[in-house]
Amino acid sequence: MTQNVVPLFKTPDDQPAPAPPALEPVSHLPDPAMVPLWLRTGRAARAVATHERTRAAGRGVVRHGSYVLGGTRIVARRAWDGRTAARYERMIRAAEAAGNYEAAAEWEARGAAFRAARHKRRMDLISSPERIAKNAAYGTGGTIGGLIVIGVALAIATKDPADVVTPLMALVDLVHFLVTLVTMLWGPLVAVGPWAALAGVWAVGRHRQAAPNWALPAQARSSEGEPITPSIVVKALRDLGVPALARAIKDMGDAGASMLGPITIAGCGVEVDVTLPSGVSTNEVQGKRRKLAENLSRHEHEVFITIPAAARTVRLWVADSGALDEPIGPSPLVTNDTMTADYKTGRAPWGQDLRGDAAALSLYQRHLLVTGLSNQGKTVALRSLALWLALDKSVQFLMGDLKGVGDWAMFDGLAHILIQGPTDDHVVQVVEMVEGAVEEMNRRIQAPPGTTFPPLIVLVDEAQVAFMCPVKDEEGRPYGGAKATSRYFMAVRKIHNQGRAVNVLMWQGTQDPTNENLPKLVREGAHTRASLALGTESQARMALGDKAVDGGAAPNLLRPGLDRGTLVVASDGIPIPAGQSSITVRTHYVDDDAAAAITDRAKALRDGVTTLTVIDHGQTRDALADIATVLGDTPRVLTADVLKRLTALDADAYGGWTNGDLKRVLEDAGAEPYKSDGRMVVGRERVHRALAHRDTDGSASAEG
Ligand SMILES: Nc1ncnc2c1ncn2[C@@H]1O[C@H](COP(=O)(O)OP(=O)(O)OP(=O)(O)O)[C@@H](O)[C@H]1O
Repeated sequence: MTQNVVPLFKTPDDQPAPAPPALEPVSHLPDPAMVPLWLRTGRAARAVATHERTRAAGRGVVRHGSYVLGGTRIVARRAWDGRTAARYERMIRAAEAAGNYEAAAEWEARGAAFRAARHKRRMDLISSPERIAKNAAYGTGGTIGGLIVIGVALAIATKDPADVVTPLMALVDLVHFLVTLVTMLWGPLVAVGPWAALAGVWAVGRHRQAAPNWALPAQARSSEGEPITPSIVVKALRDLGVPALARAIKDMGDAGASMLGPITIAGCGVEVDVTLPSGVSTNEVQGKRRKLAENLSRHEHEVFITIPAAARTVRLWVADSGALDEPIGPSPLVTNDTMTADYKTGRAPWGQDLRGDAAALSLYQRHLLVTGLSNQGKTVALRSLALWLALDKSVQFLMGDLKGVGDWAMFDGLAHILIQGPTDDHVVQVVEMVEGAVEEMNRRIQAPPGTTFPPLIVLVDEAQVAFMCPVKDEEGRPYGGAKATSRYFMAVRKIHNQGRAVNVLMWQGTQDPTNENLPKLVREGAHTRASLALGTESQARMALGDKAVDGGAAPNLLRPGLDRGTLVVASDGIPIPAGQSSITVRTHYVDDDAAAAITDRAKALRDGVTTLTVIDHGQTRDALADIATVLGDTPRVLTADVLKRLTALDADAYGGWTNGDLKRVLEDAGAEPYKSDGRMVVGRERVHRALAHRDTDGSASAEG
């Protein structure tokens, strides 16, 4: 306790002051004198040797030494190549290693021509000393004679005979001067010459970076984003880990680049075709995408390997580093507000392919499936297609959005049905909507041959919700699932099987596919399959099919979050380069506001559509009111069109209606159809008047 008391007064003089605590010697620090000299020297030497400055100096020495050695080797090789047939031999070996015997024969012929020309030059050389001596004698004699003639002329002019030899003496003086000059310069030339030669080979070595990679300067060592050159591609292929390929490239020596076609700029990257040596299969290279990308100093997603039509060839597309992370421009749907669409002949502007060319998709008679992980842009991608198609006013939409947060709300007033919501009730509604489309399809199939039908797009977004729905109807049939009794599954399958020819088309957007939430038969029923980023290759196979994935399609290699809006598309509705099974499309982003502006334009093209947001099956319908609904704002509508619209509104109630049924209801109400321009029409004015005045006993109702 007493140690904790702080005295507030001075220690009295008679008491001794407490002794300061004794300091213990620090014993854990070794006495420097105790460390042996050899250990201290070793440590110091290591510190000096591993110091960054020493290492940089060491690297510099090795680098510049290697430049000189490498440069000498390169210059010597060039000289050797220029004087001998080595180049031809090398090319022949390369062509043989690549299995290209035609090229080998061509190089052999060139080599033979080179040898023949060299032989001729050597034979000429044997007979040349005599010729040279003769020419020298003639030349010297001629020159002396000429100078004497000039001297004679000079002597006559000056009347001094000594001038005869004046020009000759001038020549002698010139020779003397030159000899003196060379004597003077010889010393410095001998001293400087070797250094100049050394500088020359150093410069060649430096230009070709002829030093080990670790000794190169930092910026040369980092190959991040370096441009793609033939030697880089060949080196990347050599180091791919395909033994037969590495062997063949080694056998080719410096001529490995003969495997490559020209490297061409393709969009935000470059493209090159590689003809593989015999014994190497294209899928061996395709299977090593990541390694190839890393060998080319790129990320995996920046390299695409496809198989073009030419045999034993792979096509590499290599993005400029980071270029795929740049956004693409806005959609023409947004920038061009006069754009219209044509379901049959047009193509929806969807985005850009990797080469930077516009990617547009034909939607004519194609069922569609867009898949991807959550939040990658599936709804936006699917919606862009619907937005474009809505600009063809003949197209009708039945829509079910089983997320229901308003992504499709702008289609209210444009789609004939729009169900939005995630609950089982919404699934039931969507299933009934799709079954209604099946009825319509059957009606169309039974129509007289040659009848044309307006396109009816049955669109279900977040379709996995429907497949996973556990609810059963009163007869015990499940709405979800993938059994023969499953209502959604069977309705979709029916449309897949028979809808195309009568323009009843199924479009589905689904998330994170599995066998349960996207059954195999449904996946395979779609003509156009597109996928955003996915988790695994097996999901990629579900989304796009085995054929596309075996041909190089790899949505599982897209980066979730970073590659939003980038789709891998397998379809015959989009131009795909020959030999490829899929194409990667970076889609334009059309946000909700832009989408609403486009649907406003699409609504302006139409007569005014009343969108149903619930489906009332089995209820008595008010036929006259329904007729008024389908007439919209149009003063006169052809009776045939009224029938079609009624069917779209409720296929159960009106699918079987004939012209007679329509006429009966209208006549009963006092709003009978009449002829306009020779064709039977229903007048909006008359129907509304009849509605206003009709009896209250429900005489205009039809059985549901
Ligand atoms: N083409 C695109 N380009 C860039 N970003 C996009 C693109 N499309 C969508 N995105 C971004 O991705 C987000 C999600 O888009 P979207 O709602 O279409 O995804 P989703 O896959 O349908 O999501 P969910 O999992 O909810 O079904 C958007 O809010 C937008 O930020």
